[in-house]
This record gives sequence, C-alpha cells and structure tokens, in this order.
Amino acid sequence: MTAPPTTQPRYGVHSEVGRLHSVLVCSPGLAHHRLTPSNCHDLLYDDVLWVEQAEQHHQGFVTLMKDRGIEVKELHTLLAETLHVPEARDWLLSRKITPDEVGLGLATDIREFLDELDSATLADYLIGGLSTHDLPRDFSPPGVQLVREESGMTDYLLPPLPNTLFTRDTTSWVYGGVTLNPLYWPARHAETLLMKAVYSYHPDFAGAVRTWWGDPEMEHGFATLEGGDVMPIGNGTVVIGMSERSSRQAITQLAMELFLGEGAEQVIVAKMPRMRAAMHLDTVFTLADRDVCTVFPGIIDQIETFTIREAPAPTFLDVNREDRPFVDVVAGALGLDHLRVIETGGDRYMSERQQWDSGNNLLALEPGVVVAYDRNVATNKKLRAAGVEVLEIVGAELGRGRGGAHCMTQPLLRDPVD
Ligand SMILES: NC(=O)NCCC[C@H](N)C(=O)O
Repeated sequence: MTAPPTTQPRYGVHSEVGRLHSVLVCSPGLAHHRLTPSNCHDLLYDDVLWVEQAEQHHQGFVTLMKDRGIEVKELHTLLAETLHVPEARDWLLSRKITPDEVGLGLATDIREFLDELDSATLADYLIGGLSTHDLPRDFSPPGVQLVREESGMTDYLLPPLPNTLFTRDTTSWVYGGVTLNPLYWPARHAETLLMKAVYSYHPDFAGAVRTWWGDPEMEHGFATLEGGDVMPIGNGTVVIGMSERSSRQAITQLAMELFLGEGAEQVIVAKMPRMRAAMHLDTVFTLADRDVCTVFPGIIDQIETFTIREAPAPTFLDVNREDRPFVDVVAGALGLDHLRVIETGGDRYMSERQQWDSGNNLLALEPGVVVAYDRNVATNKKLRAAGVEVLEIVGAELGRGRGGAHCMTQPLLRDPVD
C-alpha cells in the first residue's frame, strides 16, 4: 500500500551513480562485541571481528564521504534522536517488549528497566542487543532469574543486530519513496522495525517519507526483499535481483506499487542462483560510471533476465523473458549501446576470493568515482585502467560480515545521471 507523504519529501534516489548527497550508515559497535565463534554463523557473519579496528576503518569510510561534501547519517545517532520523541519511544518499546519477544512475566520488568535509560543507551541496546549480563546485579525479578538459570547467562532479551552495518538491505530508497523490507533470515527480521520508527518519527523524516511497499508490522509470508538486490538505475527503471533473499512474491508487489504510484515504468528482474557468496545482486554487479559496471562473470553469466511493465487488468503485470544477456538489458534501459564490463580481477582462484571479499560491491560517489575495499587489488587495478577513480577503504575487519561499500550504505539523496 502506497503511503503518500504529508510534507515535501527531502530525500530520493534517482540513479546508482549520480552525485551522492546524503547517505545512511551504521557504525560497528555493541552488536559486534556480541559476536562469538559459536554464534556468528547464526548471526550471518563468517567470523568474529576485531571490533576496535572495524570501528576505525568504518570511521575512515565515513570521513572519506564527509570530506567530499556528503551528508552521512549514522543509525545509532538517528535512533537515539528518534527515541527523544516520547511518542516514538513508546511506539517502539511497546512493539519490541512483548511476551512473544522477551517472555511473559518479564515484559513489564524489562520495559521498566528500559524506560529509565537515556536515549543513546537505549538505542545501543536496541541495535546491540540486551543480554541478562547487562541488567544490574540487584535487578532480579523472578522472570529474569528463570532466564539466567535456563540459559547459563547467555540468552538475549533483545537480539543483537550486527547486520545493521549493512544499511543497504533493510530499507531501499527507490526514486521518491522507500521500501521497508521484510528480510529473509530471522537474524535480520528485527532491523526493519527500527527503521520504521526512524522514518515515522525522526524530525528529519516524519511526514516526508513515501512508503512504496513493506511493513514490519505485517506478516509478508514468502514475500521477502533485501536492498542489496534493489537498484534504481535511472530512466524510470529499477533493477531487482531475484536471489536467495528477494522473492518473486515481493518483487511483483513492489513493481505493482511503483507502477500505480508512477514511481517507475519498468522493473528488470535478474534471476540469480541461490548461494551465500552471491546472496544479493550487488555482490556480483554494481555500476561504477554512466557506462561502466563491474561483474563477477561466474554468476552474472547464469542470470536469467525478465522485464516487468504495467498491464491492464486482470493480469496487471506484463512479464517478458529477455533473450539478451543481463548486462545488455541494463545498458538498453540506460539508453546505451553497451556497458563497459570490468570483471573481477585475478586468475580463477583470486577472482573467486575477490568476489567473496566484496570486490564487485562498489559505492559510486559520483559518476566514475567509487569506494572499494583495499584488499581487492586486482579488481581495483582493472577499474583504474578503465578510467574509474577508486577510493580505497580498509576491508580486513568490515568484510567479515560479507559486504562492502555498497552494502554498508543506504543512499538517501542521489541525483539522476546527467
Ligand atoms: N547487500 C549486501 O550484500 N549485504 C551484505 C549483507 C551481509 C549480511 N551478513 C547478511 O548475510 O545479510
């Protein structure tokens, strides 16, 4: 259901490579201190992090963008500012602290504990998770004793959300509106409600955000969508990966809402194999310039491409299978004869490692200027040889969650390509 904004929208994303003006990130923090060898895989991390280094490297990324005049909004800060609004605090806590989430007999006590916290600490727990260890020793209502005895002190009253680092996935700005994504894996389900609170109540967004599709307060069933699959490339086109994470049930509903709301004219669907290394389209394909993309050929060559346009009732959607390769369909939508394609660098072994380490996951700051991990030396070299300016950030720790500069950013305001 499309919700029109009540005041003038300030944000919108009109391409993948036009000048970036404003972006949402989420710094590593408490949630990453919660990662251990025994829980990290359940939390969708392949390893534990040296958190202090990850924080420094992330700060380096933020500084690089700010130095180029880009407004960088940080999620812990935005959430804390949202929680300053009493109505927002009540809205969010009454949805988070329920018998289903924290347990009957505990909800009231935990709510009282959280109600006493300042907004910054509360935001930290909402993103970083609340463990029984965090409660004061003398805070021991019977329900808490039960958790402590049952779990050996390791259970969480609120789950840690380390994948908020990847702001790309939780919500997606598509031209003048946003999607509130129902994420695929349970470890990420709680992220979208936090973003709904921010977009609904934070003074920068309240009343000025149009929601195309998705609502974390609704059960979406098999309709799952993650922003790493969603690319508003310009020219009225949205490219969406149909991947491990984003389903046809979600893509077709979003397409319909975009057509009805005149948000887009066509959706190009990239049907991908389902695998962790290529969990989203942006792990194997990103745009680097008006006419340059980077791809991991092993997966891109397997993509089946479909185009969806509006159709009259009773079908509403006109779905066509494309004969041309995916990259050529994207080029056509951009009004180009072809895209210059930069494949992941190195021999077959190195290129597989570089894809795994987010070598194809570039964030364009403007046409032809991208941010990439330093470790992907061979891919970055090929991009430079093609005339792309590559700004490197350190990927040693940040990359352990399997995402690069594209995944770690949600553009809020980006120009069309001129
Ligand atoms: N767009 C992206 O590819 N995001 C990376 C998400 C990584 C995260 N650990 C996940 O598995 O969901």
